[in-house]
Amino acid sequence: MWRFSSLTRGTSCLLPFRKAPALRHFSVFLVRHGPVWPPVRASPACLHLPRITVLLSFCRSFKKNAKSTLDFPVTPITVTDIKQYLRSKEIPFHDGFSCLHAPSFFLEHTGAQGGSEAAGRDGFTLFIDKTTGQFLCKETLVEGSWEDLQDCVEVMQKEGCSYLSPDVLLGYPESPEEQEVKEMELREVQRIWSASVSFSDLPDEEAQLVKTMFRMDSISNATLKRFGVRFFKPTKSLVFPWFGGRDSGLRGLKLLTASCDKDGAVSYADATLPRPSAYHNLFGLPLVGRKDSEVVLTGRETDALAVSQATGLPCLTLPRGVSSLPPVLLPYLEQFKRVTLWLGGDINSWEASKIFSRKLGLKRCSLVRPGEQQPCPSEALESGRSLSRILKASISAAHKSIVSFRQLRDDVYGELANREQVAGVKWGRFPELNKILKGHRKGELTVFTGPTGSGKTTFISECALDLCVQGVNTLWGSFEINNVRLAKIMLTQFSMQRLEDDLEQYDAWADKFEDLPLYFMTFHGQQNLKTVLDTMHHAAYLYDISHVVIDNLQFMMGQENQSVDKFAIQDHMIGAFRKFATHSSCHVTLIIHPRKEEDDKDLQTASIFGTAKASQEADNVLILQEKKLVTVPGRRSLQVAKNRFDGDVGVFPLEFNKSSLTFSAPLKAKNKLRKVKGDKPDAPESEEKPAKVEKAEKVEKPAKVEKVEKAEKVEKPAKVEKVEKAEKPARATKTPKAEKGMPSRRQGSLRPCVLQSHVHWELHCSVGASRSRGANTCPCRQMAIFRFKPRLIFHSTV
Ligand SMILES: Nc1ncnc2c1ncn2[C@@H]1O[C@H](COP(=O)(O)OP(=O)(O)OP(=O)(O)O)[C@@H](O)[C@H]1O
Repeated sequence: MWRFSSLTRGTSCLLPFRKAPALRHFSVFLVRHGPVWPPVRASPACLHLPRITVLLSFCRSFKKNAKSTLDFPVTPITVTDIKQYLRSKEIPFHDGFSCLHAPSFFLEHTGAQGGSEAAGRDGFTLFIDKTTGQFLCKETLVEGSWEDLQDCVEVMQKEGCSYLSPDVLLGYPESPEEQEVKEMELREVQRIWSASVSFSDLPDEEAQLVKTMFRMDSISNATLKRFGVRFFKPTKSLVFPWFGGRDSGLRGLKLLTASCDKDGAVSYADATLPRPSAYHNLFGLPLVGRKDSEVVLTGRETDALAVSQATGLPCLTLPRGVSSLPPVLLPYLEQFKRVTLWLGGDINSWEASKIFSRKLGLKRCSLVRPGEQQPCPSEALESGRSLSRILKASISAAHKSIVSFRQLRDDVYGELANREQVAGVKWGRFPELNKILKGHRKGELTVFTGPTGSGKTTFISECALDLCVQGVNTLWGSFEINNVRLAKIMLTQFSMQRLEDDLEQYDAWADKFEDLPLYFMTFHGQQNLKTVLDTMHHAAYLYDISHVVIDNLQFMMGQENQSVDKFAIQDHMIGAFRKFATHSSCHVTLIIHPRKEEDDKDLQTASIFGTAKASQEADNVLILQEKKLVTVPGRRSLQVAKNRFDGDVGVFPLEFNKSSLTFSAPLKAKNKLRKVKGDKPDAPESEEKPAKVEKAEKVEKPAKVEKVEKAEKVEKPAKVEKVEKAEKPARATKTPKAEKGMPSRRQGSLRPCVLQSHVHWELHCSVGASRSRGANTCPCRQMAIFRFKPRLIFHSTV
């Protein structure tokens, strides 16, 4: 498959982390995310065509422009624009579910300018995404942006031809370094694949053992063979292949590895080659027939095996499970009139299936609601349930404007039965925040304020990073500081160390950071609300963003608006972000400066700049309190002043670590959590009384604040120093080197395990020994580390 790497209009306002750093790293980005292999270059035959050279030079100059316009907002394309353009060029098309279908002008017999009606509906092989204009020719696998498509049409018209060679568009030329990385990855894919064995070649006993390990005892060898699943002995991993491209060759792999923790609990982790952002495999696609009109979408490959074996229905697995449905896959799903989403057996899968069904077209989608009787497909198969019956009971995704409780009762039950999941994603670095807010939930609006220069950006950056590491797809709108500075802060917080002191470590940390689902809007300073919202919508569509951070509202509004009714403008903006959060099932964190307050007074909800709209619309109000001290930096604490989810509010101290720029609370501080209004921190939820929000507002009365102030008075400079000495550095301040039992630096550099779910560290030593135990054992002594190539390390239980 060939990919044209210029950016689409909407995405020109978005920047993944990969593009932020220096050119050297930008080039690495292109290798990993640009044209996917096998590289398709302009064939010599194509270059001999004199007419085509016009397009080649045009495209090159266009790309140059695209790069330089990266920072400028552009109007997003709409489906009406696309249709109008196609009509104006007399290109026939018809409406699909998420794409427009048109005849491909990369195929000689169905040129856009002629005879496509004769080709009939099935002859329309060019798919144009209705939201982005991105196109794919399913026959030739040429794909590109809406601008590329217009370029092609313009050139065809100019040159009077009705057909273009599939090789006509060129991507960026690759540097030798890029080619080398790509070839190395491909070699690695081939090496692992050829060293893997099919299940029918494994001794029966071993095959059964492996199946048990991956909880797929009921999956037959025949099913595994049909899907091409193999077993890779050195890491005890299941290998799921990705076949595709014009030659249907092997393009990548996903490895699923099982490991046991100290308590014997089995956990699973997967790794892909190429890395996840370039891994666009709809697992099971080669088995789908052209005439199939029904499909089941699953979140895991083993689930696809279960559904296919039990029902015989075509079944596909989304490459990134419940975390996102990349629009680049949508053309491959256009042929299905009915799509059943059975992404797993928990609330997260349910939420994701509702979001994905909007992209796929609500009318054709039905969803399997998770529940005791409807676990994920592989579990359903193992427990002897009828998968066909579960699929039959799936419910339509189409929205109903008026519902009765009867339609809601299962949803209500789901919320009650899955309290922890409904509470949202828990912070790893801020347990106090979990205690008060319970978690980070989609669809909410958080307003965050704090005195000027108190560390709002620094704190929110760590908070958002914490979630992002756990798979929360995050979009940053930093209107105050530029993206390079912001990325630097986040990378420092991610690595928990001063990287400027150890630049050798930069690439290792940057490689891991690159894999986070983190994107930046390229805006800086004042920005038009519509442009920002368009970009947010676009990002939500492209990357399934579930957390947007706006830092900050005042900078986004700019000074120009200050002369008009600035409060009304701010209220309008807050209302728009609220609406976005609700409609897009996305959490929006809005940083708003406070009004000018007296230095010695704590901020309150009423201190947020503007009218009461901000605190009324917000689900959560967080205040970074700063106690101004003369001789040393003031102590910070975080106050949760509003919590619509369950009403709990409170305040806890923050300890700032200057070298890692982290605020993660020191261990002792955990005991210092104060629940305002006498809430017992550890009281069971059932004991908590309603109307907590009201309570929250009450604490902001002067009398209460005074009380808090009294408590803070003990923090005289001398004492603060003492406390700081007594409180051992929190987890946040520990670098890998500080871990007990770590091998020495001489043995190699240490990094957190590549598979996020592991708590172990990986040892990164110089050259690729095939396997070495002992010295290369994780400090926890649980894992042996096997090394395959400089960047990729697999773990396996000893
Ligand atoms: N608790 C702290 N103690 C000392 N320095 C801090 C603390 N928190 C942040 N800083 C430092 O203060 C500087 C300003 O921090 P930051 O930009 O996060 O503040 P801010 O509240 O977002 O500022 P602004 O009001 O301008 O938006 C940074 O250099 C940061 O490293």
